[in-house]
Amino acid sequence: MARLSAIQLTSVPDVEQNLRAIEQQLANLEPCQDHIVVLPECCLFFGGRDKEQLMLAQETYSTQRLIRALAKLAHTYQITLVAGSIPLYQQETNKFTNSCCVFSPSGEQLAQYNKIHLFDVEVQDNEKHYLESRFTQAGQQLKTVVTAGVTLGLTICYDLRFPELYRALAQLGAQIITVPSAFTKVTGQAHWQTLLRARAIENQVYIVAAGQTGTHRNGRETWGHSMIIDPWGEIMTSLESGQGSISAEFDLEQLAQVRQAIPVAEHNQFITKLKTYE
Ligand SMILES: O=C(O)CNC(=O)[C@H](CS)NC(=O)CCC(=O)C(=O)O
Repeated sequence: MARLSAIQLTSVPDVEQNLRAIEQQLANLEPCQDHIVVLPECCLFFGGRDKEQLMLAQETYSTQRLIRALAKLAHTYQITLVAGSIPLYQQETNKFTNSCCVFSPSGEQLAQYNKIHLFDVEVQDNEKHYLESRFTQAGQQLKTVVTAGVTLGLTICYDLRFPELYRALAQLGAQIITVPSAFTKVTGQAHWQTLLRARAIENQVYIVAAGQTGTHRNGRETWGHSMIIDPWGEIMTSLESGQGSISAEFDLEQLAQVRQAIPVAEHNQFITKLKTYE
């Protein structure tokens, strides 16, 4: 049975430093079979100016380097690595996609999910206006990936507020939904845990949420509180603040029991067809 881990980071605008921080956390994890490890959103570059992220993405060489470095970590530590997100340049729009890349234990890239919902909102914090769409291009495709004997559904951060996406991933067979994030401290305090538990309960899936935490180079504060939640909505483990990792076991029997006892997928009268995505 698979083991699930989430790594919590205070990432900086320096790829090498972030890689070292990630490797340090991976080295601390107990080696095991079928290990799925989730990193936060923007795990290789965060807390600088948005423009710097675009510049990083524009260098073909650096994009290849980012992907190779993540693939190598998956291979070295023999894990499925759900590499939170990195910026991937898109020539047509001169923007990047905020992309979650998944690597197998043999270092092969299994999937890429581009964040669908962009964070263009007002928040009562130092930053006040978030305009992710300024340099980011929205994704348009749902992504599930089969690895370590389970089906993962991929989402990123602000996607968490859109239950339809989670429902669609569950309909596509997701048993675990990953939520790499950089939630703001203000909105995280108000909504993070409630939204995560709701998505787990209503879709009867495991949720693995890995967050950025603390104060970043540009003064931005993120909420942390990484957590792994079971299909009953129970928080199995969580990490309030600071860098570190949490782990829990995926239990297929519990998943089946919850789904059998309360068969919401069968009872649902409002299932929408997923034709546009198939
Ligand atoms: O821009 C970057 O550098 C990386 N991307 C992020 O930090 C993104 C977009 S600004 N953050 C979120 O989606 C927070 C969502 C959130 O906090 C909420 O839904 O309340």
